[in-house]
Amino acid sequence: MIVLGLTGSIGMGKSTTARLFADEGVPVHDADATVHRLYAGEAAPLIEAVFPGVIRDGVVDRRELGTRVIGRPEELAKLEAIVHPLVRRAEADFLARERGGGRPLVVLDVPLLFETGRAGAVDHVAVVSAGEDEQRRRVLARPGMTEETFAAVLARQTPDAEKRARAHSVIDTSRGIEAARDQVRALIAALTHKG
Ligand SMILES: CC(C)(COP(=O)(O)OP(=O)(O)OC[C@H]1O[C@@H](n2cnc3c(N)ncnc32)[C@H](O)[C@@H]1O)[C@@H](O)C(=O)NCCC(=O)NCCS
Ligand SMILES: Nc1ncnc2c1ncn2[C@@H]1O[C@H](COP(=O)(O)OP(=O)(O)OP(=O)(O)O)[C@@H](O)[C@H]1O
Repeated sequence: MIVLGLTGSIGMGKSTTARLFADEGVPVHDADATVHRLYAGEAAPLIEAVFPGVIRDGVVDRRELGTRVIGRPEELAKLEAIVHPLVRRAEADFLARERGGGRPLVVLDVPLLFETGRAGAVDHVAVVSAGEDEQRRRVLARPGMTEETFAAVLARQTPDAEKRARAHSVIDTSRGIEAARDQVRALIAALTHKG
């Protein structure tokens, strides 16, 4: 079973591309979705203990948490120390389940694959990119996003050019969904020796 690590910087199209793999029947583990689940469950009391007042109706309020950690590296590090081990456990459980399933290929969607030093822990690294101008347009179009927040997130991420240089393959999302789908299909075929 080949484990493909799918990654990419903010707004480059990683979640959209992960769905394209799922559309092709490839099992995908989504780290962001795991974080959402954890914030409504077992991580909530752990986070409240370090960041009092961030829970609303039993669930971590991401907007509020974001104001406490984005642009504050020491605070973000405290959050990551809680969240990342739980996400890794969920990924390990996913891989253990899939290893018995006979699938040729699975995807780990990991936003911080390079930043957390895990690019060497997967068989193939695919980086999603759209170029920095398109990235900026997409991110600044999000409600509530500011130049300052964008800059603070980027400062915590390995630069896109470095990600592309270190990846085994690059998926370009700047040319629309169908062009990205073609690239995903070609990559699946290449990795599973089909087509
Ligand atoms: C700070 C939080 C609350 C903001 O939530 P929000 O819903 O507004 O944004 P979202 O999660 O969609 O992230 C937006 C962008 O920031 C990036 N980002 C998120 N966390 C981090 C981080 N720790 N380091 C660098 N970039 C990050 C994401 O990759 C994405 O590109 C949230 O990102 C969070 O809880 N982060 C810590 C957990 C984490 O590291 N998650 C990402 C990998 S699993
Ligand atoms: N192949 C594509 N063609 C056109 N638009 C795309 C493509 N992929 C993604 N987009 C658009 O880019 C934006 C960001 O995509 P997406 O949410 O998948 O990015 P992301 O990298 O997961 O973001 P983040 O890291 O911030 O969570 C969305 O508006 C999405 O519709």
